[in-house]
Amino acid sequence: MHLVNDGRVLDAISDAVDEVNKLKGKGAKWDDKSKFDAEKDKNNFRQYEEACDRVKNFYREQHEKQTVEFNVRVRAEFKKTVHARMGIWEAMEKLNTLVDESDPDTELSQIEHLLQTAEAIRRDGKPEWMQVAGLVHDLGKLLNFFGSEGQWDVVGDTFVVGCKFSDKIIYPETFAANPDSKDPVYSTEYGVYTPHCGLENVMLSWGHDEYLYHVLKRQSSLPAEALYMIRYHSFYPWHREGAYAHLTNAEDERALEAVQAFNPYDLYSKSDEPVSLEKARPYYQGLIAKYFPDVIEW
Ligand SMILES: O[C@H]1[C@H](O)[C@@H](O)[C@H](O)[C@@H](O)[C@H]1O
Ligand SMILES: [Fe+2]
Ligand SMILES: [Fe+2]
Repeated sequence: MHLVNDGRVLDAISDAVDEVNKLKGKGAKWDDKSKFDAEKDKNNFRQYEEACDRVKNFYREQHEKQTVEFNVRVRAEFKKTVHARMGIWEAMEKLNTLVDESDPDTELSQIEHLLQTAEAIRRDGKPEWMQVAGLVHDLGKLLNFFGSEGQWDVVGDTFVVGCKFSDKIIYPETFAANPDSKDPVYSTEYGVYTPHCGLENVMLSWGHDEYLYHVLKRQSSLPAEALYMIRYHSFYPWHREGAYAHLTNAEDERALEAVQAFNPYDLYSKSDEPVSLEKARPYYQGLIAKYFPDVIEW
């Protein structure tokens, strides 16, 4: 018998386990505390002081170039152009070659990172829409193939532009080279914003989060929580460091809860075993069909 080597058999077993857990009421709610989180040594991640030059150079360039002027220009361009038409799985495969220069914690390709994230969420018994959020959350890195100027306008942590750069952002000293840090308006605490105007009315630095959020808001049936997870997952100065409390409002509390529930899977799954693409494929294609049209306009 060679049944265990057959991907379909393994899938059938894992589906059956999912089913049994559901019947036993073991499915975890999305905001239940993550079991996964507790098992990881967090000191092994996001150690930017010890990071290699690749990461430091990346942030030096990003922090210099993410200006208000750039952000206004790039958003206008992306509003008016369709860059490609393809389904979710094809988009994942396209990301296969991209290695993220900003990331001190993984050298794996992006498709592997997406699968590790989704599998960690699935193992914790979280709902399907959250597994899907994990599966797609970094697909915005396709920007890399859609005329980005480098990786500085695609990956990395995000922050607010149009007001003072927060000192809670990693490598805060590198903003000295950004012209906005000398602008009489953009360099003030509130800049162009009003107190507690809400993140909805704030411009975050342009990159994969913001881009994918706009694409999927129109072209998916994902719930609001999943869209928050996608839009703000790189906004570490806010969701981890507590910056920007003077700009957020009550609605953002809901978003914060969602993003914080998602973050451990995104970050700490980077030390998990790589997932086999072919083994995972049938299960995730089933989920993709539930939440997305066959073809998405990118
Ligand atoms: O280097 C990483 C990577 O680019 C992630 O995709 C992003 O979400 C993180 O915020 C960043 O630290
Ligand atoms: Fe990301
Ligand atoms: Fe990620």
